[in-house]
Amino acid sequence: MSESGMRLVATRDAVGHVLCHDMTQILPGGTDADGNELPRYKGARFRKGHVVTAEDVPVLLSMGKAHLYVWQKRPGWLHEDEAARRMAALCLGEGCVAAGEPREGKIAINAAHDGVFLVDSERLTAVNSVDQVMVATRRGNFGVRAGDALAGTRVIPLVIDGAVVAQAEAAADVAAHGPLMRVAPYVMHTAAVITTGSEVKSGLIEDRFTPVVERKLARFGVRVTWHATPGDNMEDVVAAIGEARAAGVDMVLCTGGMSVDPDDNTPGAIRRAGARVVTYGAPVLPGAMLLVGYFDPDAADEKDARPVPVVGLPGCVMYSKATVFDLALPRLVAGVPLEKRDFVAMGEGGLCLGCDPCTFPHCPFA
Ligand SMILES: Nc1nc2c(c(=O)[nH]1)N[C@H]1C(S)=C(S)[C@@H](COP(=O)(O)OP(=O)(O)OC[C@H]3O[C@@H](n4cnc5c(N)ncnc54)[C@H](O)[C@@H]3O)O[C@H]1N2
Ligand code: MOO
Repeated sequence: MSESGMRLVATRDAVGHVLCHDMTQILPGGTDADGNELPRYKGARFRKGHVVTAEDVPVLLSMGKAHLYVWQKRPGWLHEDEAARRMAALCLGEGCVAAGEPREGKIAINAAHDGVFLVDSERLTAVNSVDQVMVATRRGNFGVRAGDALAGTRVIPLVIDGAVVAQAEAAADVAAHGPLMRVAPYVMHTAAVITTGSEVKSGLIEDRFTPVVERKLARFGVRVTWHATPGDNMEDVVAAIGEARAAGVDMVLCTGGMSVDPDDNTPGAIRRAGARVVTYGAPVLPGAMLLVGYFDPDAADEKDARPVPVVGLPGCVMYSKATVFDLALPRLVAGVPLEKRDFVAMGEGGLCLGCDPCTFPHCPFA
C-alpha cells in the first residue's frame, strides 16, 4: 500500500473499499442537427468517497472501469462520513441540530430555536489545532433564529485514522465541559427603562433615547413595562432603580449620565442601589462608558430566582447604529452571566468602522 493508503485494484476486488475519485458515466444522448447521436453527460455515477458494493461491480465494468483507485479500509480507520458524524457530536449542544446526514465528509449544523449562539472559543481552537479535521462556526455571542446556519464540520481526507478523530474528541472533552456550542434561549421578557437627565425630566428636550432602547429590546422579545424620568439627582435615580426592581422586571436599563460631567450620576446611583458592578467601561467604540452589573437574588428570594441585570447606557447608544449594547444584549436577554473578561475580550474588533451603509451584525465589529 502506498504512503497515502491509495491503491489501484481490480474492480472485482474493490468491494468494501472507498472510491478516491468521481466516476463519470457517459450515456447515449440526443442527436445533433444532422441526426448524429450525441453522448450525454450523466455526471458522476459514483462519487468520490463512495464505498464500493457488490452491485456496483457490473455497473463499473460496463463503464469500462476494470481498475479503480481506492482507499483500502484499514482497521481503526473511518470513512469521512462516519468521522463527520463524530465531529458533529462535539458540536451539538442545546439548540443545535445536524442539518442532515453527512455529505462528502461534511455536516452542517443549524439552530433549533431562537437564542444567543455561544461558542467555547478555547476548545474550538484546540479542536481545530488537530490536523485533518475542522469546525467552522458563525461568530459567537450573536442572536440567531431557528433554522439559521451555525457551524459546519468536515474531515479533510476520504478516510481518516480513528486516532485523529479521538484526538479531536479529547480536545473537545465534551464529557467534562459539554459540547463546543449551544444556543441559549431568551429568558427575559420585561425591562424597566430609567431615562436620566434633568432636560428630559423638565420636558426641555423630547426623550429620544427610550424609543431606541425599546426597539433594540423588542428584537429579542423584551417589552418595556416600567419607565421613569427621575432627572439627574443621585437620590432620585437610586429611588427609581429601587422602584423598578420592586416592579419585578427582568432587567433594568438606565440611559444617559454615564460620563464625567458633574451631573453624570448614573454609575454612582447604580452602585448605591446595591448592584454588583461587573464593568464600568468596555474596550468598544462606541460605548466605552457602558456599565453592566447585577442585583443578585438574596436568600429570601425563590430558589430559581435569577440575577437581575442593571445596565448604564451611554449617550452613544441613542444615536449610533451599533454599540457595545448590541454586543452584550443577546447574552443579557438569555440570562448568560456576563463577567469582566467577557467585556475585556471585546477589544479586538471593538472599533466600529462607521460604514455607510451599516451592515451590522454582518461586519467585523465584535
Ligand atoms: N469630558 C468627557 N466628555 C465625554 C466623555 C468623556 O470621556 N469625557 N465621553 C463621551 C462619551 S464616549 C459618551 S458616550 C458620552 C456619554 O454620554 P452620557 O451617557 O453621559 O450622556 P449624557 O451626557 O447624559 O447625554 C449626552 C447628550 O445626549 C442628550 N440626551 C441624553 N439623554 C437623552 C434622551 N433621553 N433624549 C434625548 N437626548 C438625550 C443630552 O442632552 C446630551 O446632549 O459622553 C461623552 N462626553
Ligand atoms: O465611548 Mo462613548 O461610551 O462611545 O460613545
